[in-house]
Amino acid sequence: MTKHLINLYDWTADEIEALFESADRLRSRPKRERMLEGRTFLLFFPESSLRTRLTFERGIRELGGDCVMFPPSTLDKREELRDVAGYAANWADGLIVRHADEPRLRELAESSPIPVVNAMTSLSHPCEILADLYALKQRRPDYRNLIYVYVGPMSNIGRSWANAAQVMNLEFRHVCAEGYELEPGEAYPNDVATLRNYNFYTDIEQALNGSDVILTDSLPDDLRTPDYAGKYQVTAERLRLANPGALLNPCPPFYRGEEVSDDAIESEQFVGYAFKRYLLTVQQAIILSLQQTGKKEGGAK
Ligand SMILES: NC(=O)NCCC[C@H](N)C(=O)O
Repeated sequence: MTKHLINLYDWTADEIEALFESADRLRSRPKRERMLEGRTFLLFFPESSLRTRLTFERGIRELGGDCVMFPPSTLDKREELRDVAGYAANWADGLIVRHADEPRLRELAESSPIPVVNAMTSLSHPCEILADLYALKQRRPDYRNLIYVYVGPMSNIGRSWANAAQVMNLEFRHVCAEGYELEPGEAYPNDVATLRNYNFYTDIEQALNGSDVILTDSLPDDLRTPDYAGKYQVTAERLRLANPGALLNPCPPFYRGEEVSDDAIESEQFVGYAFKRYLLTVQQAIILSLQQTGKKEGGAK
């Protein structure tokens, strides 16, 4: 059966650990083999996309594969997605898609004979969080026993961290103003009440106290206010409440003076740039793992 990466909750902890082993193997080979020789990937990204697109494109080419670029609107035509995928499978080996509409991406995956990778929707961003977890594992082999705090209103990044917390059994704290709790079913198909590891806080000091990994995402317009910053901006002073060695990993693009202060970014706890170093390798590992499981068996009909 063709396997896809649409949301982290479709994968098991064992599959994620196996993915990390595959990333280790890739990094241990100074000269990458041309493991994707003869394979072509269709990449659907907006013009303005930077990091994810660059790392997918370079990662595929580094392994000998080819990429063809399309804007995401290519998937918004009247043609049914199963037909788009059915034809594409004649000439392509995978679809890597950034598209706001996650249900539509899932619909594409359900009928696609070739693997589909979610390169960000408005609900989730699994590749980014897998790369961050892998980076974290390099520094903290005990990464599954740490306390994670996501500061801010829920976003695709926040939800994917909540998904990762479920799948990997991580202790996950979410802090924001009242009313910003995860909604039932928003981050996981089951009711939020059944989320094993989700705890909502309104007091940032309390949430940061004793934590190990601090996460943020850029803020929506209505929260770019002095009032929000006063209550929830991650500052160097607030970071001192976290455990010694705690790491600050704001999701790019981050904005100093909004969700994070300048002194927090300048602090030794900031690991943002370093963490993204592994994005390319982890995305290569994702593609390779899906190529192994899926294939247009017997060709398209
Ligand atoms: N590096 C990235 O791929 N950036 C993620 C941006 C997340 C942000 N919440 C967004 O939806 O634009």
